[in-house]
Amino acid sequence: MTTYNLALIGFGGVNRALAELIRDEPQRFSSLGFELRVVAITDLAFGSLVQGDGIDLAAVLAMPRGSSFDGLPGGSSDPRNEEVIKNSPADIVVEATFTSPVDGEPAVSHVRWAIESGKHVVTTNKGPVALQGTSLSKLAAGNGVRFEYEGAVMSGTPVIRLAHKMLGGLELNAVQGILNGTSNYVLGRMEAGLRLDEAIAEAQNLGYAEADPTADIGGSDVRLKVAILANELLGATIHPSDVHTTGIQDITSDDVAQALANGLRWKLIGEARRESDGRIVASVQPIALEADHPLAGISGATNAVSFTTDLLGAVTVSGPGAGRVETAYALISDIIAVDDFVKGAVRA
Ligand SMILES: NC(=O)c1ccc[n+]([C@@H]2O[C@H](COP(=O)([O-])OP(=O)(O)OC[C@H]3O[C@@H](n4cnc5c(N)ncnc54)[C@H](O)[C@@H]3O)[C@@H](O)[C@H]2O)c1
Ligand SMILES: N[C@@H](CCO)C(=O)O
Repeated sequence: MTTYNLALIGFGGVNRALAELIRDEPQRFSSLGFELRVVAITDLAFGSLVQGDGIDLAAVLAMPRGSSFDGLPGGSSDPRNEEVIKNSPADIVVEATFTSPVDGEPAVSHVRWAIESGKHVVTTNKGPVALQGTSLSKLAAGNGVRFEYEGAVMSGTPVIRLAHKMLGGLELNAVQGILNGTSNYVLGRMEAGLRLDEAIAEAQNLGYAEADPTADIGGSDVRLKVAILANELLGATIHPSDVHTTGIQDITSDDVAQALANGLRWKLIGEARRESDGRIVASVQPIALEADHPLAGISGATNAVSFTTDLLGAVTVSGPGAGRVETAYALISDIIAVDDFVKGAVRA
């Protein structure tokens, strides 16, 4: 059985959920033909920990936030990301630190250090993918390793790989969808009578929101996802700043109630479309949808994306768009892709 050594960069909601699955459900991985061993963890709150024989996950998961890895063998109170990424005995670096919608840092550097030291990278962080995806993928190919990021769009719901693998023979001309779990959850809770701030607090407790939830509410999270989908699936070369973006911050409880009374539902819609002259235009904006619109019924943290194709018309995928365990699954699907690459396998 192959064993992959993992370095977890960021030990927040998503990477902790992955660590819990590795601790509690080893059979899930052995049935896939490999086992996972965590040999390094870094986090701003805890510092860094490197133990080549495998970290005792039950012990570190039991450590309260505010405690430090300092004092443990291989532990330090500093995150020491660069040293850990470059020098730990990891095969796969699992990047799940904060997303920066501005320059993608420090995650871009984390990914680059990993690739340049011959390690595969799996990440749920949208920043490096939206802002440096093409150059990092090229760097990975040149170094003979994989850079996988299924969780950057729609959490664990397969979108990027599914479109590449299953829609490959089609011409894709547009993608449109609900691509942020927090804002969709918040709009639904406002329909139920909560204030915007109360609904955001609930989404934070449920692990849906970004560390700074203005990214969810102001639309910059969806802007990154639209740029990723446009570049990956429509062959565009757009920067997130090319995506005209309006969030839901100005939608009031009255707007929501008024819309409901008129049979409409406010949704934050991200879209990228190929124009007849070949240009890709992309936007993020709140739209009050008619109740019979296919996206009007997408509720809670569920997301949906509709691909406009030449031979099939609209093909729509929906599923969880946020959540700790749901996003940890995206990392598992990326690790499966790494395993396929390492073994030269094509999984059915
Ligand atoms: N939670 C979700 O539903 C979800 C879904 C898809 C994608 N994502 C993305 O996955 C990533 C992780 O999400 P999360 O929910 O676990 O976030 P989180 O805020 O719970 O955890 C992030 C962790 O990273 C640590 N961190 C931040 N900067 C660091 C640095 N420079 N070095 C070391 N540690 C650092 C923080 O201390 C924190 O513990 C984010 O980029 C997020 O956008 C999250
Ligand atoms: N904060 C994001 C996480 C998934 O990218 C959301 O709510 O959709």
